[in-house]
Amino acid sequence: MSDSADTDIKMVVAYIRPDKLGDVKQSLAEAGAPSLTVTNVSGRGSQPAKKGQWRGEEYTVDLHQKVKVECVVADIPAQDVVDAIQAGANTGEPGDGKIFVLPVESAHQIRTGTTGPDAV
Ligand SMILES: Nc1ncnc2c1ncn2[C@@H]1O[C@H](COP(=O)(O)OP(=O)(O)OP(=O)(O)O)[C@@H](O)[C@H]1O
Repeated sequence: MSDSADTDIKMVVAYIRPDKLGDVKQSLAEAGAPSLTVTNVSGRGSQPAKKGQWRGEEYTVDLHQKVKVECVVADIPAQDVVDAIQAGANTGEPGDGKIFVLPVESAHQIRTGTTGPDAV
């Protein structure tokens, strides 16, 4: 597989609200990118910290519960994946999250030994 073909593989990583995961999965499937990995994470962006009180003591929660969605694509444009995640995850409120697009150097299917875009 040539290097130029391999550079067409992209990973789209998104940090989204946990309660938007269902919508994001559905819009990704409709965009033709149903394969994904999901991880529960905590993180911080520009979403403000939350203040709480416990036994009279005030505390600050500056890490928010988010879901990380990873989607590697070769046969559909990464921008389509970005658009699908944005459509599924957007509420318009602070804390909706972020999407990043990364180049993927190579891909390998463990069962068959296939490499390159066909392995995605
Ligand atoms: N630069 C970054 N690097 C790594 N993770 C980030 C980054 N920015 C945001 N995140 C992740 O995305 C989550 C959601 O970010 P958040 O929505 O607060 O960002 P924002 O888009 O700056 O805020 P807002 O939606 O209020 O404009 C964070 O909790 C964090 O997990």
